[in-house]
Amino acid sequence: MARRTKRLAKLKLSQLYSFGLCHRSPYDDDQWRIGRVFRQVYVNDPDKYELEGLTYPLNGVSTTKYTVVTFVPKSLFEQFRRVANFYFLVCGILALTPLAPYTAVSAWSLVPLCITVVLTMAKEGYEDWRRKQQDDELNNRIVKVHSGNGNFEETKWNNIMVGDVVKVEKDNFFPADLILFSSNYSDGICYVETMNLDGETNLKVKQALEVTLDLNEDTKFSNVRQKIECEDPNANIHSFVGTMNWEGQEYPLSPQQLLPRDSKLRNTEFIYGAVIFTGHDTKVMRNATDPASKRSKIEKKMDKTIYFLMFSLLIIALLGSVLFGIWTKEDLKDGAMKRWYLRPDATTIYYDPKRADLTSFFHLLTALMLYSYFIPISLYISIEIVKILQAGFINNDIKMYDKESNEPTHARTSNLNEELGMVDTILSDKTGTLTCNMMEFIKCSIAGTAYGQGVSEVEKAMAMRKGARLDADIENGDHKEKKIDEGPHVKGFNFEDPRIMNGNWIHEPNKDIIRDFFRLLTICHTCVPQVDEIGKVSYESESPDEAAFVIAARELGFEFYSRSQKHITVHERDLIRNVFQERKYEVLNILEFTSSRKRMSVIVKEPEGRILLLIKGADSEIFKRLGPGGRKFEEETRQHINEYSDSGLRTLVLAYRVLDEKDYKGFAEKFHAAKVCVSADRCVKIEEAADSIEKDLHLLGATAVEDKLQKGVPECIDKLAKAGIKIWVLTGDKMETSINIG
Ligand SMILES: Nc1ncnc2c1ncn2[C@@H]1O[C@H](COP(=O)(O)OP(=O)(O)OP(=O)(O)O)[C@@H](O)[C@H]1O
Ligand SMILES: [Mg+2]
Repeated sequence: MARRTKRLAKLKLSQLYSFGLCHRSPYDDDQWRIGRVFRQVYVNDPDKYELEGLTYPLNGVSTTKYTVVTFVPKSLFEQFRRVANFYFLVCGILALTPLAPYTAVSAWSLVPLCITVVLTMAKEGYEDWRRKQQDDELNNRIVKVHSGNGNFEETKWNNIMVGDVVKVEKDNFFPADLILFSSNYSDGICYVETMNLDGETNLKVKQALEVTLDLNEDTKFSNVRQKIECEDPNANIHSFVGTMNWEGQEYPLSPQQLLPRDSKLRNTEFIYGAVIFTGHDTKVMRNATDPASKRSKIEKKMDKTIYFLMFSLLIIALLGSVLFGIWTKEDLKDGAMKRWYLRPDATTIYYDPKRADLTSFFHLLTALMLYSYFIPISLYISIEIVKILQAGFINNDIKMYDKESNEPTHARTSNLNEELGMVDTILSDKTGTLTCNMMEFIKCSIAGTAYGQGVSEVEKAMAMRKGARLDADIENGDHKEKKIDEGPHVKGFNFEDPRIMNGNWIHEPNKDIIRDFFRLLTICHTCVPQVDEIGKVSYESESPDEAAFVIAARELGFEFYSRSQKHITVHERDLIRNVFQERKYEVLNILEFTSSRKRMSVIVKEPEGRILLLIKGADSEIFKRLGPGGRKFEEETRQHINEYSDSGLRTLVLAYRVLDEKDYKGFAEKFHAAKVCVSADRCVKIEEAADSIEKDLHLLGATAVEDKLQKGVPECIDKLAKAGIKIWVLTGDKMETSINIG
């Protein structure tokens, strides 16, 4: 504990002077360090850092624009970047000199400017103070940290250091980027909500390495000394490369073990983890951009107007001064003052009757001041007040109040109100934003036969449009819709086909392929089952599509029951004896899904001893990998996929391959070597290894899943379209599917 305190004190001192001057840690250039193993973390071994000369930043974060020291100069600078403010400052200063055309009220010309500047600075300061409070709230949160000899003590987030072992409890946020060691589940999984990072609401499953699984308070963390090597801090939340040295062996670390700061522990009592990135090094902070001063179009336009006014003012003043100069010269030549009203008196100090040019110059300065009301300083104040009032109106608009969630609109920054009226294009995510992200298994094509009699929303809409002129038809349609919805309904499953339901599939001609199809759905995924007291299974899944698949398989008699690091257990209905039979598959490898791979596969050993590669993915990826003997149903399947995408359904193609011992051995070696490789081309090597085995596939069929549009989306888009607003939607779906949903 004493050592810890010493290190903490040192770190704090070393960072004190950089406080407020540099928010980012010294590694600025993220790009070249991604994937490079550079950082060394000594878990539970604070002495090592000093020996190796490593310093990492503290965990406290600051997101403020200003600090106490920089507030006045920095915000003054911001203020006087506004042209008008600067102009009035110059005029105000000149007005204090004897050049001023007016005397008694000279000082007053600075008053409006001061009011504007002080008010705006106060607003800035207040907003920054709010940010500071948020930071403080975060930095002072409490977490349990290992303090030597197996005890955990409560500490503020602020005081956490790289290499600390922390214990995070249910529904709490992770204080820094952690490597998961163990959790209350025996297989070391935990569920994480990454809402604050990527806005996704579905839980992600993280899994500890097998070697660290049984670390807990009883086995005394004090005996644990490990070295973790990993990539340098970077902003990429989806990637992580590292290795852990455990009792002399190297184990690869992946994003599966990374618990990022600001995500939340869910459905899990507690986890233990080691801190690898702190404070501004964490992924989430690396992603944060500095709070920018936003300027609306109106403000920019106002600046232009003011430039124009200034220009006119200058012309007018110049004209006057030049004429004044010429006339003065004439007067001087004549020697007699023709224009008696221009004659100097005691108050005009700078009137030099002998130098017309000088006189004319001073006249110019005076004129500039005299005409300065040409530029309305009140313009900014009026606009500021108008905006604040507008924000009030927006917040109180009953039409923008949602009764269900009891949420009114909230104008978070009044600076940008008028921009709302100038939107001409909306960029939107599709899944989960426009659609419900509730996938329902509705159809499938197995061995060239299409199953599933359900009607998708898109099909209904098309039918409605065709018969739109007959009002009666629409009413009928509505009736039918209601009737379908009334039946007993399993969430995620909207499949109806007597040919394969209730065990009838056994009478189908291609029953073996149907069985393999559903077996694939129960095995090839990354869902995690949760069994409650009465033995009912529910699933947690990162991908809602996969949840729909395992639910569908369960409804059809293939129940995915449990998962450990090495095994997947399935309960299959034995149709002859009508009992559930357990099948245990040994999981040899998982070749993960990524958006660029557009597919995922698992390699398992069946109870009978065969080694299978099971794969599912986008049609574009799977069809081209089919072997010559595996293309039997290709024609029909393609046809069905086209029909499904025309109905706006999300499709995936399923296939498998039987591997012989030798093939698999060769692959396994290559794959392991790629995985523990710590250089930047690790991903490339993994990709190559995967590519080498995912070929010569046998086609099984395809699935079709429906993701309904959220309530009100069509109406909303319709209104936006009528207002002439273009809408761009981002999706990874098949083109036809997206077009038809569109
Ligand atoms: N779990 C999965 N297993 C195998 N392949 C998948 C899986 N999920 C998606 N795919 C395939 O990969 C492609 C890309 O999917 P991805 O999830 O990256 O898209 P996305 O950008 O998330 O789009 P959306 O938001 O609509 O899901 C999909 O078209 C699909 O064919
Ligand atoms: Mg997706």
